[in-house]
Amino acid sequence: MSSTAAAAALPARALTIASSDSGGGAGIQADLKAFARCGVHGMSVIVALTAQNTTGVSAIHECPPRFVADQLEAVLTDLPPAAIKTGMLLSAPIITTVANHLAGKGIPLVIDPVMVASSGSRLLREDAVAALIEELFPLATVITPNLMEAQALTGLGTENRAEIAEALVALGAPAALVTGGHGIDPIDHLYDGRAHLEMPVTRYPLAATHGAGCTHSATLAACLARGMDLAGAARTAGTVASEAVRCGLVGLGAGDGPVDALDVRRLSPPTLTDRH
Ligand SMILES: Nc1ncnc2c1ncn2[C@@H]1O[C@H](COP(=O)(O)OP(=O)(O)OP(=O)(O)O)[C@@H](O)[C@H]1O
Ligand SMILES: Cc1ncc(COP(=O)(O)O)c(N)n1
Repeated sequence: MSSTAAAAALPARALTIASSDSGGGAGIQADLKAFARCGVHGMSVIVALTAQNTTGVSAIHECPPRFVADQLEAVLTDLPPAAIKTGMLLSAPIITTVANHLAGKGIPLVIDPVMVASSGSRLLREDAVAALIEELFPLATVITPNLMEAQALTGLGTENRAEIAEALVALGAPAALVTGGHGIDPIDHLYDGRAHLEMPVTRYPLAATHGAGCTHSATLAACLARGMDLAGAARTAGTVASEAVRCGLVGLGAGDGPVDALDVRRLSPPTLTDRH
């Protein structure tokens, strides 16, 4: 195959800028699984490490912002991604570093404003919320908070996702998708500043939702990287996240089990032959 033909066959590239979950359920680990599920090459800029399992987060180690910048430069100069997602960003200095590197690049950007883990730990410092809104939201293609994050960001107590999504867009994000895992209505709600789109999702009553939001936002970025429009990418993200819960690993640890976008129970190592 000529090098041009080989290059044409290469997968789209997507980047996650987020934090590690040592338990493999959420964060970078969930994002890379979702990227693989969608057939894109996944890259990762890790901004913090969590000591975490299915029962909670016991410690957080922040990367120096200079090292976050080094990772961003390494990826952006050699492997420019076709889309990016951000997840747990932890601190204002990290957010500023990320914003400085993404400003003016015009790369589709999905921001999952991860604030609190489903197990209860704070994953975005209180004093970093303003930086997230002021520095990163204007660079986004879409932001994807869950219902509680959307309420915290807007100060609204309602469960009316249309009203909250409009308030999020008023905060400076071009589009907002309030996800449907919590609250009464199992609906992912997208508002792009002009039109509202309600996407019903199948909610499974399973104790394996750890990483559902990460899987959702990573899938959305992967679909944008593959050239889908925002509404199509959002629908696919809801479907992949819901399926990842259906395939979730209930009972893997003592707490809420991880979702599984790759349905690893279907997979096994290839059989070795004499030649190997
Ligand atoms: N029990 C469930 N069954 C099926 N799909 C689910 C379930 N829980 C969450 N999802 C899907 O996963 C996606 C993310 O959902 P959710 O609103 O729960 O976010 P989260 O995991 O709390 O996210 P975040 O990363 O923003 O903190 C949504 O599309 C949602 O419908
Ligand atoms: C590193 C990291 N990133 C994101 C989440 C949120 O995921 P969840 O809401 O399922 O706990 C998490 N717990 N850990």
